Amino acid sequence: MSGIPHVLAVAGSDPSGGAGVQADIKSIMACGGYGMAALTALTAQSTQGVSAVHAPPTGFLRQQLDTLASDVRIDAVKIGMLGTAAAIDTVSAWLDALPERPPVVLDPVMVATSGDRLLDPEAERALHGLIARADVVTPNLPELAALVDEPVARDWGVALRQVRGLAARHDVLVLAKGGHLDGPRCPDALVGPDGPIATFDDERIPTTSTHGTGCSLSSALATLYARERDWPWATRLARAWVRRAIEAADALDVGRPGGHGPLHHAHALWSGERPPRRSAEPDAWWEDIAALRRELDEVWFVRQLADGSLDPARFAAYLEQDALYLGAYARLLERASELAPDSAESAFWAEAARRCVTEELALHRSYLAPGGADDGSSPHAAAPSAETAAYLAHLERAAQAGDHAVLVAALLPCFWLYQDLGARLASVSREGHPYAEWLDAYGDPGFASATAEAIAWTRRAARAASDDRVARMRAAFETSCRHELAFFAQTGATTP
Ligand SMILES: Nc1ncnc2c1ncn2[C@@H]1O[C@H](COP(=O)(O)OP(=O)(O)O)[C@@H](O)[C@H]1O
Ligand SMILES: Cc1ncc(COP(=O)(O)O)c(N)n1
Repeated sequence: MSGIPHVLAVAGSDPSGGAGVQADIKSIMACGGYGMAALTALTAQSTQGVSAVHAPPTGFLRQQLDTLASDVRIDAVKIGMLGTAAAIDTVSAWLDALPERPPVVLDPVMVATSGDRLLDPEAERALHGLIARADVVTPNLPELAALVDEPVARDWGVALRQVRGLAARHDVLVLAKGGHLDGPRCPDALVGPDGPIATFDDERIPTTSTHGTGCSLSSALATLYARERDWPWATRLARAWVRRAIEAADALDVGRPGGHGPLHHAHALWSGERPPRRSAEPDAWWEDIAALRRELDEVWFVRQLADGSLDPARFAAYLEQDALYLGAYARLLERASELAPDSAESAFWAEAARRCVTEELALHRSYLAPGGADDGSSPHAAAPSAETAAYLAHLERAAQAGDHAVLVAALLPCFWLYQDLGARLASVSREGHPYAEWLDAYGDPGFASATAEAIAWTRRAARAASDDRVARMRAAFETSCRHELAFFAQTGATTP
């Protein structure tokens, strides 16, 4: 599918705008889709609860669906409240009649957050027929319990077992949601018949504004799957988006105290972000350079550095080049600080530049001139190697273009690849290891948190950037990664 996905919500109306098709349309739009809705039921509802449900005849539901499908391309379907067994059977029959079935996300709505029933008890059995036609089912814990005919899971292990049973029974993916657990965590897991294919574990957000979380998540998931064609990534993006909409929810101030307020569906958009995209996630860039990272682990220099067998002269040759590199890198971090869009980010890159000089370069000096006076003089006499010069030229070009987002993406690998290597080498025995101090510096928790922050600022820039700009960020990131690899590899290729 190219362009804007057309996403159909088959669900009930919530006049308060927090759940049902109102939440679906808002979520679909915020996630980059064109939203449509066929109504299964009308509710009289507020943040305090549901006072009445009115269901139109199922023949009319079928007519809505047929009229729409005869005209509009449907790239994904989200199914929410159905209300009765007759509505479930109507939707199942419509799906079966389609010449080609689009991806289907089924949120098996049974009970509202307020505790009110939204599905006839006798319809629960009929739901199994529809589950078998879905690609992903997203029950909350009470709905899951009803579907597997067991008590509601109170711990996550039990929930995962129940979910796997449901996934195996219908050969579908099931998104287990931890919103109804007690405790400080809010885990979710996307589970197939063979077990979890993606797991998530985040802190619970302290708020009662959770009316419509399930509706919003499932619509976001359908939309993002239509764009990305990858369930684990669509889930990841949808969850991250929903979480931020929950975090910002209380600002909407909808409804009297004591109820459940809605999520802030427009929060990310109003903060200047584009709809969620895998391409704009640094974690996706990192995933996509997995082969390069494996190659880096195999570099002779890295292996000998890890086991301590590296010839000191070769280590010194590496440090000489690295000291040259770091001097220039610190100036480029300062440039990122100048270009940063606000003072918090500017302060981060300025501090990173300072630490680069005072900590990393100082460490190099201590190796190159052990016991020598740290008089600030250059620890190296060497000229830049071809590899060092090429890497720096790439970074300089990014800086000269004056595009903050592209520059930070280019600067990121020098944090991330070192931090990743440092964390993995943290388990190496330090007993008499000649390079222990070097290993410690990059395995240090302070360096890990600086790296996490550098990733977060880059992510913020990417999420706000146009597709073209994201492509330039990603290219700058990947090119820097290739230069990192060449940089590590160079010392093995030359005789010190
Ligand atoms: N307080 C919260 N903090 C963070 N995430 C939450 C919170 N409540 C629900 N979620 C998330 O919202 C989504 C919907 O979950 P849940 O509330 O279990 O479903 P439902 O709305 O269908 O009852 C899940 O991704 C869940 O982890
Ligand atoms: C029309 C309609 N559909 C679904 C829900 C479930 O909402 P929640 O996500 O809060 O469980 C609802 N309250 N109203």
